[in-house]
Amino acid sequence: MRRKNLTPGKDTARQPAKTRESRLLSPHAAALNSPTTHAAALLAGKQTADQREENADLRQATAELRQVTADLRQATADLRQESADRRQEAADQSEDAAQAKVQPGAITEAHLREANERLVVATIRAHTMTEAAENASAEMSYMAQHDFLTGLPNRALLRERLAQSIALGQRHGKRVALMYLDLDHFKHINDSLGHAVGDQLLQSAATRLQACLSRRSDTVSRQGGDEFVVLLAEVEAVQDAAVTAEKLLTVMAAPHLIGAHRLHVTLSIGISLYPDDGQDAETMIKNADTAMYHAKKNGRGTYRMFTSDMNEHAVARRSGEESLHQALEQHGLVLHYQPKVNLQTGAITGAEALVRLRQGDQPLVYPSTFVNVAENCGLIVPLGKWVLSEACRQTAEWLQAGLDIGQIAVNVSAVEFHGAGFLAGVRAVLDDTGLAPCRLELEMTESGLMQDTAPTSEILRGLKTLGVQIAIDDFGTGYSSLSYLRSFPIDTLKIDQSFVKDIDDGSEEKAIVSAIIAMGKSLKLHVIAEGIETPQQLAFLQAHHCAEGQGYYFNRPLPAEKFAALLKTT
Ligand SMILES: Nc1nc2c(ncn2[C@@H]2O[C@H](COP(=O)(O)OP(=O)(O)OP(=O)(O)O)[C@@H](O)[C@H]2O)c(=O)[nH]1
Repeated sequence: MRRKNLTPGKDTARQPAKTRESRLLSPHAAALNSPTTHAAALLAGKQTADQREENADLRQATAELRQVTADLRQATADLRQESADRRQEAADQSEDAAQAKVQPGAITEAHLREANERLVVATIRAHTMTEAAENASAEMSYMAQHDFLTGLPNRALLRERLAQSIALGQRHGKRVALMYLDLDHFKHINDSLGHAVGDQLLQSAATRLQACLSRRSDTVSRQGGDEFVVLLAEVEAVQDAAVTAEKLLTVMAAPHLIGAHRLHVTLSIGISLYPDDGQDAETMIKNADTAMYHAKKNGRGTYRMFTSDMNEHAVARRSGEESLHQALEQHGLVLHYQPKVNLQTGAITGAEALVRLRQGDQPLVYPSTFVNVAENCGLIVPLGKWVLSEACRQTAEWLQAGLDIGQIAVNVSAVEFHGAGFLAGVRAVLDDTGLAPCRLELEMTESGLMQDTAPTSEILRGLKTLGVQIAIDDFGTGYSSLSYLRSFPIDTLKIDQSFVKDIDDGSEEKAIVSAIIAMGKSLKLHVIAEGIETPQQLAFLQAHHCAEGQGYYFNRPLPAEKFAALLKTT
């Protein structure tokens, strides 16, 4: 905490007169050209509005702000010193003049007047400098506690006010509510319209949040990025926080008019209460963040009150994230290969690479346990890259050793597929490993492909130009839309194992499976059945001329050496 101020709320005493939050927040332009940011630009000599627009990297901005603060501190100290020196200098001169006066003939009245005038001028200058130093100091402490983009209180000030609210709540037996807010899919706005528009949207969001709160004791702060925290310092009942959350969701949902754009954005909100969910600022912030994560998981555009079982999930999630980090850094990942088989001849036609996580002597961990974690903590891209390059490297090695594996299939998540540089990454892996592109098949789910269909088409076409094959995984469980089958350059349909599993006893599943096989045939697509476990399932698929299959009936996924041994014997 940087300042001691025991009055929570939007008190004006702690802010320089020209730079109050309300003035910073009104129109967007005001935030961009606010006196505070202007003063910062003048004082720093470099933080101009243009630069800020270009520089959306919060860490960079924070570093610059720290530098400005340090410079201002130095300038203030220098000014104070200079002011003291001048006062001393003037006083010395005045004393010299007085002494000269007592030596007869050494001084005239003119000398005395001149010395006095110089003393007055020096005193005025000293006052001016002191005032400038005080203004700079007030400006500096305001900047240390406020967000440069929106003018809202920043993380430090929020923590200070929260701690004060908790102390007051404790004294008066009152509740305090903390709401952690995160804009949904804000990254898309930045990516599609640029950071300048993203910045204006953040300002617009800040203005609306601020306008929603009527009590002086409430605080809206920006934590950084697209995250805001609302502090309700005087909450009578738990329901009050829920009502405010509903209000914030509604207010945010109206279109934001940014330049020529009408932007729609929703919020995910997590709420924690004092004393119910935390006794200190740290715990309340952590728990509100955890509840916000659950709001995201529950479809976004909604709020969740913190519950203690969320913590168990959070602990499990954090430990999952840690294991995954470690596995990526310390070679803790391994690939297993499940053979794909020609259902008429029984010959191996390829394999699907499936990732496993090794944790000491423990049994291997399956992707169903950690892929979600990887997606949520941003590790899915490095994880996917590792799987792709290891599968290609191993396949190239087998081919060089004379083992004809056929094609290697690798799963690709929607996050990876739509991430920057996916196509270039695939090309680089093929170049590095020397694997012929026609040996690689990328498997994507329908839902992954259906996000942003225009860019999807472009990436798929790029992959086809490279010579890579494309398969739709879990076919039948998603959109199963005929139009995308026609418009996307797809090679293979993989019938989801849930249909194959129920072939034995469900007539509906039989109908679905045979329909997919027939449709695949007429669209000239390759069809593979997943999850074959029984001779009856195999017989049904053979009878309907399904070309290929995979499943425990043939083989479980095998470690590389066992798969190589299997290839040698067939
Ligand atoms: N324009 C702008 N963008 C920022 C600023 N600070 C951070 N960001 C971006 O804000 C985005 C935050 O994205 P996330 O919250 O991780 O993801 P999201 O797209 O909102 O998705 P969900 O939170 O999962 O709904 C990132 O792309 C950051 O680069 C800023 O000051 N200005």
